[in-house]
This record gives sequence, C-alpha cells and structure tokens, in this order.
Amino acid sequence: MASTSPTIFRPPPLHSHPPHNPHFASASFLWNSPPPAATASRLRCSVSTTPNSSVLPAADRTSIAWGCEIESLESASGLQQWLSQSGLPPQKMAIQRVEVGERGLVALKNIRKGEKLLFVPPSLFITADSEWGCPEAGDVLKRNSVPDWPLLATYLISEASLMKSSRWSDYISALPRQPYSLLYWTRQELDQYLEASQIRERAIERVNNVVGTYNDLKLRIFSKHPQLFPEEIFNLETFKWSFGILFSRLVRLPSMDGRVALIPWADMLNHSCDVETFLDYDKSSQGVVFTTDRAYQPGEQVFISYGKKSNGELLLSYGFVPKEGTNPSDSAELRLQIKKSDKAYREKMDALKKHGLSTSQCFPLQVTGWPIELMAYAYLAVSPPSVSAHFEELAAAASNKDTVKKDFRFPELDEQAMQFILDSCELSISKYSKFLQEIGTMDLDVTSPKQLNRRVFLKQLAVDLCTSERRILFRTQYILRRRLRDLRSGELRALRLFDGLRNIFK
Ligand SMILES: C[S@@+](CC[C@H](N)C(=O)[O-])C[C@H]1O[C@@H](n2cnc3c(N)ncnc32)[C@H](O)[C@@H]1O
Repeated sequence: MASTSPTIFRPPPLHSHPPHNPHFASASFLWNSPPPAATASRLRCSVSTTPNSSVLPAADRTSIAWGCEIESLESASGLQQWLSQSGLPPQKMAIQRVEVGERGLVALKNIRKGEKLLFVPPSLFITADSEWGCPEAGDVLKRNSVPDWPLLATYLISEASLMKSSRWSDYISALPRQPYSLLYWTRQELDQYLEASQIRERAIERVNNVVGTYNDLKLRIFSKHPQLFPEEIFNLETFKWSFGILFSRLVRLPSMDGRVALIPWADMLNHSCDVETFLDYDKSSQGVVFTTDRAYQPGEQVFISYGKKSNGELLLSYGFVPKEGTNPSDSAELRLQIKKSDKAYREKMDALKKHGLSTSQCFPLQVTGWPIELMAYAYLAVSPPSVSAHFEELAAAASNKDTVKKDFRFPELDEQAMQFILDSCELSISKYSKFLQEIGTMDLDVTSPKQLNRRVFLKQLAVDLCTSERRILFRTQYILRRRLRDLRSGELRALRLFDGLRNIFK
C-alpha cells in the first residue's frame, strides 16, 4: 500500500498467533491519494466554539465539553429513549450500573442460549458514509480522500460540537467524556507503570500516530478551512477523545465486507473472556445482532467478546485488564536479541533485514507455548558461522509470512536454541519482578484526591498487566527447563549407552 502521507495509522505489529477476531476493529489506515487543490465552497456551517462550560467541573476546563461521566446513568436513559424513538426495536436488556465495566447491558427477562439480540438497524450506524450535520466539512474531508479512521474521528468531533443540533446528540451525550484508554496516560505514566511490558512501546507508537494524524489533518485540511474546522474545536485534545472512543467502541462487521461502524446501543456491551459471541450484521433481520452462547437470567450482565486479545491489547484499546488467569488468549511479548559480539552478526542482520526483521525482535508467548517463528529466530541466533547457508532460510521462517516453509529442523542446535530462549525469558522475568517489587513501594506523590485516585487506578492496572505477563513467562521458563533437562538426560543416556558398547567391544 502506497502512502503519500507522513502520517499513517500503522496496522498493529504482525504477530504469529492466530488472527484476532475481526469484530472489534483494530486501527489501520492509510492516506492513499494526495489531496487535490482545495476548492473553496460556500461555507455556511457554524460550529459552537464556546463549549458549554457549565458541563465541566472547574478542574476539568482543559477537558472536552461533551460526553458524560461514566458513573452517571442520566445520559444513558436519554440514550435509551432516543434509540427507541429512532427505530431500535424493544429490547430484553437495559443499560445499568454493573460490577464489570461500570455501565453495561443487563438482562431484563430470561434470555436463552442461542438467542439473537439487539437488532440495531443500519439507520443508527455511524460509518464513513454517514451524513454530516455540517455537509461542507464532510465534503472537504472526502475530496481529500481521508481514510475511514481519521474521517470518523473528525466526524465525531464535528457532530459533538453541534451539540443539540446533531442527530447524534443523545448518543454523544452518553459517551464517556474520558474513554479509558492508554491515550490518556502521560508519557511519564507510560514509562513509569509499563516499564517492564512491551505494551509501553505499542502505546507510545499509538499516541504518536494519533498526534501525527491530527497534525497531518491540520496541515493539509484544517488550516486551509479555518471556518469549518476552528482550532478551538478541532484540536489535539478533542482528537485524543475521538480516537479513544473509536479504539474502544468501533466495530468491524464481517458480513458487511469488514466495514467499520459505531453502533449505538451495541457499544454498551462489555467484554468477557468466557464468551465467544460477537457483533455482526445479520442480513435476514437487517440489523446488527449477536447470538448468545449461554443463557442469562434477569439481572445478569450480558457480555460479548471483543476478540481474542491479550491483556496488554485490551489495556491498550479498552483500558482494562481481565483478572489474572481468566483470559485464554492472553500472551506476553518476549524480546530476543542477537548479540553484537556474534561472529556472524552482519550476515544474520542482513538475512533478517531481507525479511523485514531486525537483530532485536519481539515474539508472543502464550501459556500453551510459543510460535514456530520464535524457534526459527532462536536457531538463527545460536547458529555458528559455518551454517551461514541456512541463515536466509531461518530468517524467512522467523518472519510470519504465510508463504514461507516452516519445516526446518536443526537437532544439533536444539539445546543451544532452548537455552537462548530460556536466558531471554529469565532476563524478562527479572525485569517484571523488579518492577512489581518497586511499584509496591512507589510514592504516589500527589495532593488532590482526584489525582490520587487516578494514580491508584493506573498502578493497579499496571500490576495486573505485569502479573499476568510474568505468569506466562514463568510458564515458558518451566517448560523450557523441563525440555532442556529431558534433552540433556537423553543425551547423557545416549552417551552412557555408547560408552557401554565401547567397553563391550574392548
Ligand atoms: C464498548 S464500551 C462498553 C460500554 C462501556 N462500559 C460504557 O459504559 O460506555 C468499552 C469500554 O467498556 C469497559 N469494559 C468493557 N469490558 C470490560 C471488562 N471486562 N472489564 C472492565 N471494563 C470493561 C472499558 O472501559 C471499555 O473501554
């Protein structure tokens, strides 16, 4: 895919574990064509540049002027009323305060296993084709071929700024004013709390992409149409909000060719690692539905799955970490590095480069094992210069391209490769353990109770994430130690047998 823009929302790094469920969208957008010369149309939109400051408590003046505090159910009841007036059929669930996810959909009646629920009609979807309250702004973005994600981010801000005159006003009022997302962590918080986890780098990359996307839109479009996109409304703070909303609520609909959409009402469902059902468009009922994979009784919270995501990925996009040991899709990234002192360092680096890899590479570990790509990388790392003819083959196998043959075997390198992975694993465990020990004594150093609450909350998330990632590393360490022991005792037995035979022949 060619990009003419310096700002791209890069697809998530390629992993070799099974593809994630497609329904909750992952960010991936490219700006494909250069913007045509802007043709000034007659501008007649007016956006409210004086946010309703009465909505915000004094301490939050820098925050955005729409959305709600998630604990409040007032806007949720406004949302339910508007939805039923706008074509949402009667529901077996209602928005309530819940233990998992703060607000969620709770069963009002008995719900059977295998029942279809929701039936949100397409007229209630927000997509890249939705009509703009300010059509001129939408036209400018479309003329500039802005991809779906930044287009939707701008759309949300544009509609939010129209307040009551937007057709989505009741929906936007019920969106969280500050979505739980790593986008809201400062760089210092990311460095401090996620020091041991590879999610820190992904979060920094994501923040940079959002900032880059906003700067790009500003340079190419907003600055050329200041009447349509005033900076008081279209600024980094509001973009952080709209991207936070998209990361935590945008849905990819497999039955609509992977279209991405915000689906009011359906986006009130929280995630559970115990269910597998997901949102999709149902052609027969012409609406977004999901089919329950268990029964619910009145009063129980109803869940869907946001996809087979690790705890780190859930924290990154949705701002929560499931309880330790409850997520079968959990994984931890292990960094493997080829030492500069390696005699074949250059040759290995060149082979890796050819396949889009480098001499320092992360691979996902799960409690059930590790990918074949990691093993190939480890073989390459421990290969002596005498087997340089195989470097290219191993580098190709370490890349996660489906087309590459992966049936390599180097039994003579097995022990060294496993020891290499074990050493990297133990190094990583020591980083997690040091962090978890230090965070217990970390000074929260704040004066306001609001700040203190936030710190305690972030600290807990960091502890939960690091504990779950370290657990996977411990499991990997255990398996590797056992295999190495078996390998060594097998070799020892073979050696004893050989000695025995030699003695007989003597
Ligand atoms: C699609 S929205 C679901 C509705 C959301 N609870 C609300 O009140 O607007 C996704 C957000 O819900 C929360 N959430 C979803 N599943 C959760 C879970 N299992 N544990 C904690 N929070 C969860 C997170 O804040 C996440 O960013």
